[in-house]
Amino acid sequence: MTIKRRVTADEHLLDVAHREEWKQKASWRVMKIQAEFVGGFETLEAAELGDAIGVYGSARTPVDSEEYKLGIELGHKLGEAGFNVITGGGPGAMEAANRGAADAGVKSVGLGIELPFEQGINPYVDIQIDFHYFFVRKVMFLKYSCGFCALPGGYGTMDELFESLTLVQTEKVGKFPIALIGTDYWGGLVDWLRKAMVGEGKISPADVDLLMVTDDLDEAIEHMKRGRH
Ligand SMILES: C/C(=C\CNc1ncnc2c1ncn2[C@@H]1O[C@H](COP(=O)(O)O)[C@@H](O)[C@H]1O)CO
Repeated sequence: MTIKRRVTADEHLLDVAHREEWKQKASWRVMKIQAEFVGGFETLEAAELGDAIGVYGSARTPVDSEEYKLGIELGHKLGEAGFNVITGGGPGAMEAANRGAADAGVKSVGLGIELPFEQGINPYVDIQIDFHYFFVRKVMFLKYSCGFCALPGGYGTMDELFESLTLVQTEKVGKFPIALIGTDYWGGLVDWLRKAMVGEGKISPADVDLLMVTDDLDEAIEHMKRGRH
């Protein structure tokens, strides 16, 4: 089966190949971006999410893996603690966390993103928004969550993690707990942050303390409670 590749809205905006076309349609696309913000805010305000936790993690986590089970457990425990759960709505770790949240009977939100190849939202999402622009979607993640948990992931997860860390470090968001779940997976990164970034004066030791690294989901949940409004 051939999967058809589509040109995404992000590509139209960012890729140099579309520069000429952008010049001609700039104002129209700005309206589209504006509309995406409005649609996101309206849907998420109407959802009355209260205290919600954003869960990041790999789109590639296999359904039959221990990591997927951990994601379900995390979503479930967050739900039991009274948190609604927001993910990217995709497969893998996102699906696992949505599944756990849905099992626990809390709101299970999926902030989907248009990608070059059809992905579809996972079946455990009950509040769904589909975004064309990554940056609009990131605003929604931050605005409607009061903390983040990151399961092992790739570039997408790193992007979300470091965006959040930068916003906390620069005090754009106040109390905002961030937990990295999985010491084996995340330990090397945190060691590197201390050695290279702190060691060479690029960040302060307190900046590393913005991250909790743990294998204990209950500890991660307790940490998330510090973000409660
Ligand atoms: C690339 C593949 C599936 C992509 N589907 C996604 N759907 C929704 N959100 C996604 C998707 N891919 C990435 N994201 C976001 O980034 C994080 C995961 O990225 P990673 O590189 O896999 O760590 C995740 O938290 C989402 O918000 C099939 O391989």
